[in-house]
Amino acid sequence: MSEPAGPAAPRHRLLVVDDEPDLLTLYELTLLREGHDIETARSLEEARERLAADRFDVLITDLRLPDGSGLELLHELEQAGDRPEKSIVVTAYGSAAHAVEALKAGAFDYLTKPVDLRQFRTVVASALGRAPADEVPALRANPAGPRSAARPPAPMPTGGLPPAAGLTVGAFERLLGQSPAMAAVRERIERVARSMAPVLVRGESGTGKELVARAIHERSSRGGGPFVAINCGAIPEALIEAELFGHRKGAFTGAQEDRPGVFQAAQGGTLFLDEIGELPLAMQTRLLRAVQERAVRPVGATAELPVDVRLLSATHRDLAAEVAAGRFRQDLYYRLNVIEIPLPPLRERREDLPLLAEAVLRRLAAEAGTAPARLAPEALAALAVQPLPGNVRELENRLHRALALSRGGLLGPEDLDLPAAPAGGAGPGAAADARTAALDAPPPVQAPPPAPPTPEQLATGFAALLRDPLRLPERLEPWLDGVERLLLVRALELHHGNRTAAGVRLGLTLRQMRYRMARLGILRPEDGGEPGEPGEPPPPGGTP
Ligand SMILES: Nc1ncnc2c1ncn2[C@@H]1O[C@H](COP(=O)(O)OP(=O)(O)OP(=O)(O)O)[C@@H](O)[C@H]1O
Repeated sequence: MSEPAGPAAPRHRLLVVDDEPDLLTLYELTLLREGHDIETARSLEEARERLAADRFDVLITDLRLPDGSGLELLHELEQAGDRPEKSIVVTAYGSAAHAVEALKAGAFDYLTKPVDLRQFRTVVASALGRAPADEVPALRANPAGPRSAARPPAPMPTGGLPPAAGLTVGAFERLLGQSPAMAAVRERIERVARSMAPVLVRGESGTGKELVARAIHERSSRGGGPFVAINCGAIPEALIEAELFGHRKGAFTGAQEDRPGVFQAAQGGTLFLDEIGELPLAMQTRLLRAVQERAVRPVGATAELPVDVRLLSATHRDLAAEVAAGRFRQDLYYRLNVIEIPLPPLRERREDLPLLAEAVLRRLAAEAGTAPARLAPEALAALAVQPLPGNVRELENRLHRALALSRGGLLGPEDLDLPAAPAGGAGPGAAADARTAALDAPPPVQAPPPAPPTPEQLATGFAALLRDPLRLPERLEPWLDGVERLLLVRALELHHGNRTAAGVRLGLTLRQMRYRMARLGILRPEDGGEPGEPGEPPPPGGTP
């Protein structure tokens, strides 16, 4: 939500440093019109004098000054340790290298000459945590969305311990672990949250990359804005452009109305591009352009829309190697990877296991409204020698499953379904094995269908299959049907039951959707037997 500028908005003090008098006047006038108090300086020396005499909210400095580099000011402010200024660097060279250098030196953001005044105002406003005075409301994705513009008060840091019950828990506080590796991650999050620098979070699946991205967002001055996450590996190639940049009505079959993409949805906030390494090369080019221009052009549109978005991305791949192999654009890599946060796998920080396990069991108990179960020391010891390739998510799934299969209370190693445990055969664990097998094989989907597997059951069963190289489903068909059903239902839910749109999303025609839904017995809520789709256009070419 935009904070209105004008008499009610607080006045901010800004220091602008540039040796070109005309530019200085232009910046000054622009900022005065925004209602700020401005001081100017034409050299490093003058800037140092102003900074010694006063404190500012924002320092805007040219990179090249007659007596040195504007970066020196950034370093000096950083070294002082207690300065409030956020720095914006203006570079005449437009090269990514200078911008990257500035961001690494702690700049909140950078601008390239010739400076676009609208962009200038947006960046300054963003550093001040407010919207420019005459922000066009339509450009903001959630003008009156559920999130408030004010950053919620940051909960007390917990040092990686679970926060006390009853507190609103942010992502930073949920990020548990007292290992040195996790302490380093937390320290980096705090540091990068202060700037606009793009961050690449690198780590294996389930190590907490998204949690880290959320923590950066929440701790940043954009924390009151939207956080939008998109998994670049999960979108069909044909739809990526529209997902990222939006589309205009009629831009392609199925585009029944204008739709914003994730860039617009993240306006004023943070866009998290998960699995960035999966983005096809052609899309990498478009993404690079959007990042450089800070503007996007929706599919089917003629004009570009400015966007004010901080980019965070994540990958489980070695992106440098992908660059070397020609699968990832080097220029985009440098743009996104200004700061990197590596997340170590759980097997390299096993000391975090007890804390994580306890927190997961407490959360699951709170969700179920029961007393938390405990992990027997032998169970913890057994877990600690596992490779845990799925990391924290695998731990969560194992504990979830163990709780479902055990009687609660104390969980032993036998409850954890660890690969070393003997599979099958009659014996003390046979009952649990039988229940495990039931989860692994989704029930048949043909009539008479008992309740189809829930997404959680499927996910748990699927995870178990992937985890254990010796395990196979008893019958392949029901498995595949179960997965297909899950994806169809998900697509239908995402598109409010509209089969055409869901089909487009899955690369299927309406006819194929109908066939598959009928085969799997999927009914939409409004299907009282005879499907009728409100708002669905007649299928192209007449009959489906
Ligand atoms: N350090 C941690 N403390 C507490 N919970 C964590 C931690 N790391 C991860 N988790 C939890 O593990 C699960 C997976 O985390 P997340 O989705 O952030 O991982 P990811 O690396 O983005 O996974 P993927 O690569 O598969 O998308 C989430 O439920 C998250 O809350």
